[in-house]
Amino acid sequence: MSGEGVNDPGGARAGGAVVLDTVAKTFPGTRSAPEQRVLEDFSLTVAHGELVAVVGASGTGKTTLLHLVAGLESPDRGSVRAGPPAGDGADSGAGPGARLGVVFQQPRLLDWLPVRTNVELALKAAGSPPAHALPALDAVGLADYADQYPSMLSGGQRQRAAVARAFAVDPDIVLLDEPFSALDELTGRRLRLLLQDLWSRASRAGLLVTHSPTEAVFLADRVIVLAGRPARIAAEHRVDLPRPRSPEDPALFDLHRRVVADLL
Ligand SMILES: Nc1ncnc2c1ncn2[C@@H]1O[C@H](COP(=O)(O)OP(=O)(O)OP(=O)(O)O)[C@@H](O)[C@H]1O
Repeated sequence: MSGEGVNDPGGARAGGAVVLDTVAKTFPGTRSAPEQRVLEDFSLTVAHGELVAVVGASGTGKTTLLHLVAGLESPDRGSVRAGPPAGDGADSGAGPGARLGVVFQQPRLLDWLPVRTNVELALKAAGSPPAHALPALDAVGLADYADQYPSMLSGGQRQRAAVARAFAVDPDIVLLDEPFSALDELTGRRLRLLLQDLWSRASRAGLLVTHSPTEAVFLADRVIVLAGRPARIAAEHRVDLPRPRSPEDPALFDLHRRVVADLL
């Protein structure tokens, strides 16, 4: 499915795991940079159990969107709600009701602590048992590396550890900001397959910011294309393919072509 003007205030009011309702966000100008009117009257709903990929040209506001949901930025107007299925959400960003797992482009591990301790810290912060660290590392193939320091791991292994840290807390909402873009193509492909496997184990909501249309169509249930300033949803594609998906599925190539056409 593809269409214009699919910002959806009606859907936002109807509820969801992540609901941005008529959000405005402007970064004030400085002496060296003009004001950035990134979002205006922007609405988006991510349903429970849905993974939405956000693609778009550099600077359109994809990361800003993620930061608003994470509560790292506040909207100037409108509301951002992120909550667990029971609906115990917060008004701005992910509140105490929502368990959040975040994977950034860089693993952001604490280099002076073993991998296991890195995961344990995230668990403690979420009020979850630290004993969940080892199973989480096992799920990403790093059980044998639990007592190693991040500097002893490869880039792909470090990003696996970051994925383990995000999923260890059994998150209601997963936020992924270009999670595999710093990796070589084959390692990225392996991690996308791993993420698909982790995603299939429990029902969560997710937002994936990516520059890769391949990654977007492979992982997501819906791909939205952001464009313009302030950003609007210029197109939207539903990926109605059952999981597990194969990266070689010809249906993905067809969707990929359509997303690329929207980006050009
Ligand atoms: N903290 C900030 N202060 C000032 N301006 C900001 C801030 N964060 C983002 N911006 C500006 O807001 C706009 C959107 O930035 P954002 O990082 O959300 O875009 P993006 O789509 O994620 O870009 P990219 O694909 O390059 O990562 C950019 O013009 C950026 O310079």
